Amino acid sequence: MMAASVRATFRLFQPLRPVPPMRIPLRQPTVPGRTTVARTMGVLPLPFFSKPRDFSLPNSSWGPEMVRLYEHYNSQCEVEREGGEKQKGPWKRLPSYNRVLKYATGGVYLSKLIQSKARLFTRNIKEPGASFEYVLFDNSEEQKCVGILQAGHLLEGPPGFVHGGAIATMIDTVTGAHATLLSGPVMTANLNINYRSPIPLGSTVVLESCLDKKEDKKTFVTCKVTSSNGSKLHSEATALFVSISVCKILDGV
Ligand SMILES: CCCCCCCCCC(=O)SCCNC(=O)CCNC(=O)[C@H](O)C(C)(C)COP(=O)(O)OP(=O)(O)OC[C@H]1O[C@@H](n2cnc3c(N)ncnc32)[C@H](O)[C@@H]1OP(=O)(O)O
Repeated sequence: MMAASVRATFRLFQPLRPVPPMRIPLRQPTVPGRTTVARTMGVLPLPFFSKPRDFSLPNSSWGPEMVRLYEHYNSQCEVEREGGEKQKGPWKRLPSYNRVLKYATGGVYLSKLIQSKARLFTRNIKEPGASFEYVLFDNSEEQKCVGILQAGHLLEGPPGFVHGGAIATMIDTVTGAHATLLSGPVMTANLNINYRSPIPLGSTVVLESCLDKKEDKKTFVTCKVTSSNGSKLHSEATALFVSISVCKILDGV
C-alpha cells in the first residue's frame, strides 16, 4: 500500500493534491477510559490535511515578465471552442508543493520516510520572490516541458548574477519533472551544462526541456535556458535520467 502511494507521486503530479481525512485501522484494542495516542490517531489530526500551498501560482513578487509568460502558457491549458465550450488545451500547469511525500501519502508514512522538517530544496525559502519563483508547464503531445523562473536575490553567484548551482538546480528540476512525466520514477544520472551567458539576478528566464530519446531504463532530455523573450541563450544542457523502482526510493536507494 505504501509503495502504491508513493508510485502515485509520479503519476502526472495529480496525486499531489491532499487526500481527504481517512480513518486508520487500529490493530491494538484501545483501553477503555484511557485517551491513548492510538485512539487519538484513529482520525488523523486536521493539520495533516490542511490545503497545501501551491507554489506555482502567481504571487505579489512576480514581475511583469513572469506574469506575462505565466499567462501565455496558462491561457493554453484550457481552450474555448466555438459555442463557448471549454476543453483541455495543449499545455498543463504542474502544481508544486514544498513537501512531496506528505501530500502523496496523506502524511501517514511521512515520519517513516523522511524527517518531518524536510522541504523541497527549491521551495524552502518562505519570503516570496527571494529565491526560486517558478512554474512548470507540460505539453505531452510535443513531449516538451517549460519552466518559467524568476531568480531572486538569494540566488546570487557572481555579483549581480545567478549562481551556477542555482541554474543547475533549475535545469535538474525542469528536466527531472519532465523525465518523470515521460518515464515514471527516475533519478538524475548525468547532467551536463554549458553556461553561455550569465543570468542577471532578478530576471525571468525560460527553461525548455525536450525529449531526446528513450532507451530501456534511460531517458535522455535536452534543456535550453533563454531570456524571457527568447533572444539570448543563457545555458544549454543534456541530462540522462535512469528509471528506478519505487521500492528503491522507499529503501532509501
Ligand atoms: C515528482 C518530483 C519531481 C521532482 C523533480 C526534481 C528532479 C530532481 C532529480 C534529482 O536531483 S535525483 C538526485 C541526484 N541523483 C542521484 O542522486 C542519483 C545517484 N545515482 C543512482 O542512484 C544510480 O547510479 C542510478 C539510479 C542513476 C543508476 O543506477 P541503476 O543501478 O538503476 O542503473 P544501472 O546500473 O542498472 O544502469 C542502467 C543504465 O543506465 C546507465 N547509467 C547509469 N548511470 C549512468 C551515468 N551516471 N552515466 C551514464 N550512464 C549511466 C548504465 O550504463 C545502464 O545503461 P545500459 O542499460 O545501456 O547498460
